[in-house]
Amino acid sequence: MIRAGIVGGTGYTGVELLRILVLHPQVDVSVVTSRADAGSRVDKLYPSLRGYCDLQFSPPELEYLQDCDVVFFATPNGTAMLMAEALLEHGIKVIDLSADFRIKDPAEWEKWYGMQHASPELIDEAVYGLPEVNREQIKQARLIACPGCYPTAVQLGFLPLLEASVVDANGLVADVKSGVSGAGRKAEISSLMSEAGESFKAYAVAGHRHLPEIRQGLARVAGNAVGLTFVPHLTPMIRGIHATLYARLHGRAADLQALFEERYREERFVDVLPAGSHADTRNVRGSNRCQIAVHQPQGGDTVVVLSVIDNLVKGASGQAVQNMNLMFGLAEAAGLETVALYP
Ligand SMILES: NC(=O)C1=CN([C@@H]2O[C@H](COP(=O)(O)OP(=O)(O)OC[C@H]3O[C@@H](n4cnc5c(N)ncnc54)[C@H](OP(=O)(O)O)[C@@H]3O)[C@@H](O)[C@H]2O)C=CC1
Ligand SMILES: CC(=O)N[C@@H](CCC(=O)OP(=O)(O)O)C(=O)O
Repeated sequence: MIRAGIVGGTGYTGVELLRILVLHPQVDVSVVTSRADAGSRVDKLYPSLRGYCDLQFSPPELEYLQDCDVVFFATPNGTAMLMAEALLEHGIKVIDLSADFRIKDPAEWEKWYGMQHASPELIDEAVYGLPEVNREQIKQARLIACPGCYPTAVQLGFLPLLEASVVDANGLVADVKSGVSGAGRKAEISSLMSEAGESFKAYAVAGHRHLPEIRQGLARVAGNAVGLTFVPHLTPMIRGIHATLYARLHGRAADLQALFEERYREERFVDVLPAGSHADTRNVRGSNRCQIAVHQPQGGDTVVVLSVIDNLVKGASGQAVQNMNLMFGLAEAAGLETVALYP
């Protein structure tokens, strides 16, 4: 059995990792950390885990984690970069759900994240954990930088168009909506039901920290820098990301439906919907799937892609487990086979 540790087990992505890993046939969760709840039982805070997890929360310190085979960081940005090196030195693989190792240029990372990087020497080694792009590198990796939730939905939606060079990569638009769990479990006025409920708004139009991450990923597949306008929105739902993506076709379009179906034919966790469909976040809630629909309205030169994920699963913890499966040579879908909750 693989011994897994979770740093940050009381947050939304931490408890989602627990939900998946306690049922994973090849994993034994051996440590879950929290500073605030150290010493109390995990199933006291999360009674849904009664009978599945007998652990108490431990402090997030090396002495508690050193017998793990893999450690997940479900912590705020700026945490994993302080502990990753020590864990790697102990032969422990690290899967970071935060943004610490996602951006390859440390100066760019420091600009967007407003802090000094504590382990810049590890950035090169970190593999960006989007299996649909980097599967072979992930299999060899010791350190994974899991993509952000917005970047996962946006990159999977644009990928087939950029790989096939059928759109103008300078004029990409990503209009993306997130549920409130994307902001995490910490108390914040903007996440209160009375603030976010019955309302809908864009934010960070001038520049969101996922912009450089998405640009970096798309530039890799396009082979050149891309021009991207990315506008995130907050919607009054709990889970889910809905990305509406726009791009201008170069000339007469190929069969876009066939292009997407072919690109994702072998991908267990990307589902291209039948032509004319409208992707709906409820159909991926609780599952590790990205569902995609591709449209060319009125046969014009604009392609519209609809891409939906559950931010806590394919956008975070499910994708992290998909990466772990690849790193340990397990079946890629182990522990992840589940159908979305409906309604
Ligand atoms: N929510 C989402 O949809 C997504 C989140 N992410 C990323 O995943 C990470 C976790 O997000 P989320 O679960 O929402 O966050 P939460 O705020 O819900 O949880 C954060 C967790 O980290 C622990 N923690 C906080 N500070 C530290 C620290 N300095 N050292 C050790 N542990 C700490 C907290 O427990 P305690 O304070 O008790 O130690 C808590 O368990 C973030 O980097 C986020 O950006 C990525 C994709 C999607
Ligand atoms: C709705 C909401 O607030 N979303 C968060 C992003 C989600 C997230 O957790 O960021 P990472 O994927 O980089 O870890 C935000 O905009 O700050």
